[in-house]
Amino acid sequence: MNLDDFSDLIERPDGGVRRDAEERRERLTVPPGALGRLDELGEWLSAAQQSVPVKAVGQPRVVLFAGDHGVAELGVSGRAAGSTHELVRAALDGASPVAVLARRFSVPVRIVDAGIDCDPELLPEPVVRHRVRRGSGRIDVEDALTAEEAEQAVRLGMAIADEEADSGTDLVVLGDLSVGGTTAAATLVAALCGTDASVVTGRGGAGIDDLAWMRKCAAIRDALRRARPVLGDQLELLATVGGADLAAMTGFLLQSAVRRMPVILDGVVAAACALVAQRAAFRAPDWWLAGQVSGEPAQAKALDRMALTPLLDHGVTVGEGAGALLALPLVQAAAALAAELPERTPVATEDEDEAETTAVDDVKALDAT
Ligand SMILES: O=C(O)c1ccc[n+]([C@@H]2O[C@H](COP(=O)([O-])O)[C@@H](O)[C@H]2O)c1
Ligand SMILES: Cc1cc2nc[nH]c2cc1C
Repeated sequence: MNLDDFSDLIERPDGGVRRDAEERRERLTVPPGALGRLDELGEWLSAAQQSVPVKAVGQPRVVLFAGDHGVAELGVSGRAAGSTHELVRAALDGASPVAVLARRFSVPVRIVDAGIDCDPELLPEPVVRHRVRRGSGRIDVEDALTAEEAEQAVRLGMAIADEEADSGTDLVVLGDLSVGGTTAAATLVAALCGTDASVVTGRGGAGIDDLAWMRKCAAIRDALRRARPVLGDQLELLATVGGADLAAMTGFLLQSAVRRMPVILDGVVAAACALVAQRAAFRAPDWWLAGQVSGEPAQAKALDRMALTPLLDHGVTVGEGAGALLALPLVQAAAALAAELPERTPVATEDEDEAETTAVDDVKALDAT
């Protein structure tokens, strides 16, 4: 398997449709620019859907990839190593931010165990069914995955994307549940951007003190040394310093773009996977939105490289898809405005070619009668 093969399979959102959407926007009675970024959001969605007017986002879904990371044993996370199953449990029980928001917005949440380190009996079968391995390797000293596991994980993500697209999901909010995951994600971003560990090291999920930050920075520095020789091969990179959940998420992102299914990216893990996917298929980021600023410096770096501007910045640093889910109503609002605002009414004039008049002309026409 070579991720570069996706390059030929991923198309751009339809440029012609986008121009049609822009022209429709010009015919609305709302002044140009008065809807700010919601205009371009609606036009982007139109192009992704190949539809003017844009269709409502009616079947969105939260997809969370879950896995543990061996590197968490070093004390680089505010959570205990191997405790991802607790995050999963809280989400399933409706007791975490993403679960509360999903309930409020009536969006189903799908959790996919790619590499959680727990007894599979602890979690429901539909969640653990896809597990590639139990926890990913300690990336500062060993590979996260074997080559076979990396391929299996990517194929898992692709299969989930196909399942979603086939069942009519029209937009995915993509997040992670991954203790130690921000360390792996930061390593991928630093490796692909050629930057130093200190530039990408953040405070992660549960917030870490200065000593833990230094341990995290050192772990990323060591993992980066292991990443450099395999930079040319994205699958090998994921096996060396990624993890089962990150490889699955990368496969998910690539196949979602193949299937023309738009995705809102949540935090640094989704952003890092998106960057890996971009290296394989440069058109892929055209299918994604950045939901929000997650607070991790590596996220900002990755999004900047892909020219994606986060929709929101409210200091929500909890991860697990919650930040991106907050942006969903904004996307739905943009779609509703683009679809439902009326166009200026054409007024019959002597010259039928100029039947479409401006709002000002409408008023003049009324005055004249
Ligand atoms: O993605 C982010 O930027 C992000 C920021 C803060 C927290 N998180 C969440 O925290 C977990 C990973 O954090 P850590 O410190 O264990 O690497 C994982 O479950 C993420 O969803 C993620
Ligand atoms: C305008 C626009 C351009 C994009 N490119 C990739 N995702 C995008 C999302 C929007 C909204």
